[in-house]
Amino acid sequence: MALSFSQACHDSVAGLRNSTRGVPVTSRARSASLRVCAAAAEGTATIIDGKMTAAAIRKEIATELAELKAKTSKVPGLAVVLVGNRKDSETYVRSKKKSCAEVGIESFGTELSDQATEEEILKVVADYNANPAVNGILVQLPLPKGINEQRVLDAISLEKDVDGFSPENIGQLAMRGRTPRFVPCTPKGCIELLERYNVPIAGKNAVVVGRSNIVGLPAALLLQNRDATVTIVHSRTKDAQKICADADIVIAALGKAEFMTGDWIKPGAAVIDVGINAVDDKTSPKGYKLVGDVNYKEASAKANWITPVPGGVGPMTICMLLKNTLEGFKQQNGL
Ligand SMILES: NC(=O)C1=CN([C@@H]2O[C@H](COP(=O)(O)OP(=O)(O)OC[C@H]3O[C@@H](n4cnc5c(N)ncnc54)[C@H](OP(=O)(O)O)[C@@H]3O)[C@@H](O)[C@H]2O)C=CC1
Ligand SMILES: Nc1nc(=O)c2c([nH]1)NC[C@@H]1CN(c3ccc(C(=O)N[C@@H](CCC(=O)O)C(=O)O)cc3)C=[N+]21
Ligand SMILES: [Mg+2]
Repeated sequence: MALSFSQACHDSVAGLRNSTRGVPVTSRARSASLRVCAAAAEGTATIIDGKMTAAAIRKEIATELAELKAKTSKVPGLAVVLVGNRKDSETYVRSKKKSCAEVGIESFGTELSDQATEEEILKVVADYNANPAVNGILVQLPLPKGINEQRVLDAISLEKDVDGFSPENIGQLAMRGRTPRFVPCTPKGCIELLERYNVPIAGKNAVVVGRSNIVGLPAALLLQNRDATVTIVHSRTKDAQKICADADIVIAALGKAEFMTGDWIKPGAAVIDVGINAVDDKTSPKGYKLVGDVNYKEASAKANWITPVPGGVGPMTICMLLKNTLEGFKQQNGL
């Protein structure tokens, strides 16, 4: 065990030195990583810092955007459609607007009551489809009961589908040799974290827990595209724990608080925890705290890399949305 940890530390520090694209190249991060490696010998994982990585990527986006603005006198626009008054959705939408402002994306937003009809929602989407200042459209999910989610999502024009949820887009993602217009934000953020922390993917066993259209399925496709050997585990899978315990990379997206305990994790694995679950916490002023789908304490004692919740995949999702909006702007303006 000690040997494999020290080998991993060596690899990871070498990777940082060679890295040309990521956050971890700064000397501060490098020395932080060396400190982390000292801890790893005692069985503590390198914490994959999604908050810091997202902040660094936002800088990259802001720089590119400023250059394009100087050239075209235009800025990208993102429209977010929020229906109803779910507290969590309101939080995400606020956070998206704030991030847009930070990088220089113009945000558009429409908020409808939970009584809105499907036709009203479709009208909002149609107006954004027709608005040339809007390069990306996101309809916040879930929509209120009684609304046909699929019908609303299908109304978003393919050019502006920055969530990347359309069947056309998922099809492109699944087929070899094809390039999707937009890679779905959460899975794209997971891969970006693995790559920026130099976690090897090709030839590794990767297990994705969950098969939703928005997280599990596209995450599995992205890993497969990077030559991992991918297994998808879902609620009907037999021996899910045993399958996970053989994984070099685990992406957890099942939506159950701290469900995956230490015995689900292979020593030395990379654990990407997508889950966002609110659990009661009397000691917090809000009365709740957020936890992932993985038992962080137990898993971090076995893994070599792990994402925290909060501060892991969540901030990356929003950051990838900004990136996709910039991408859409470039595509739509022939840049
Ligand atoms: N950090 C972020 O940016 C984001 C976080 N999330 C979070 O990620 C989690 C997953 O979200 P989402 O994909 O939308 O969830 P869904 O509820 O749509 O899908 C959950 C998946 O997990 C599977 N599953 C459920 N229980 C088990 C189990 N015991 N063992 C194995 N598989 C199981 C389900 O199987 P089956 O198909 O058989 O029902 C399903 O495929 C949630 O916590 C959500 O809040 C979501 C989006 C973005
Ligand atoms: N059309 C659509 N696209 C989405 O991408 C989409 C969606 N609908 N519906 C809901 C899920 C969930 N999701 C999150 C985004 C950011 C955080 C995030 O930033 N989380 C912070 C904590 C935020 C907090 O404190 O509440 C963190 O993990 O650090 C979490 C979850 C996007 N989703
Ligand atoms: Mg769902």
